[in-house]
Amino acid sequence: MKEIEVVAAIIYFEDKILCVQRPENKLTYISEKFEFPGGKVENGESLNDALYRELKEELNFIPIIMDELYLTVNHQYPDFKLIMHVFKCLSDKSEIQLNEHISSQWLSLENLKKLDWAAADIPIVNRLIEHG
Ligand SMILES: Nc1nc2c([nH]c(=O)n2[C@@H]2O[C@H](COP(=O)(O)OP(=O)(O)OP(=O)(O)O)[C@@H](O)[C@H]2O)c(=O)[nH]1
Repeated sequence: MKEIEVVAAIIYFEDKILCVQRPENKLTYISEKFEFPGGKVENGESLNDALYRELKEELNFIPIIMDELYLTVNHQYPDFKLIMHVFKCLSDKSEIQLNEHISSQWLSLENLKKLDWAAADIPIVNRLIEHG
């Protein structure tokens, strides 16, 4: 089974977190789901470099602070295994540019569950709600 390694960012602006919606995809289980911005780690790239690159590509965004690793999620999707490293980071503004996603929302912790998240993101959302 194919395995992909991904990095993603929980971006805070004040007490809100950026949630972004994927475009339509032939894989229905990820199609139009909400996720945290990020993407695949390329060969030879560090996790940090991959995340900076992906945030710039997807949102034209440069974090003012990038935290240590928050969580690594292992999730088995029907067609591939996902290993996703998640980092918290801080923004000093709420304006972002959506280069790949179809919508975005800044939500406080208590509202995160209202979105239709990709299955791999559920443990991240739960941990955020329980422990911040
Ligand atoms: N970035 C990101 N990807 C996630 C999350 N949750 C989740 O299941 N994924 C999955 O991880 C994979 C990330 O790949 P991607 O397509 O975003 O990566 P990429 O930007 O490098 O894309 P590319 O292959 O078009 O260059 C997708 O299958 C996506 O559905 C998440 O919270 N953030």
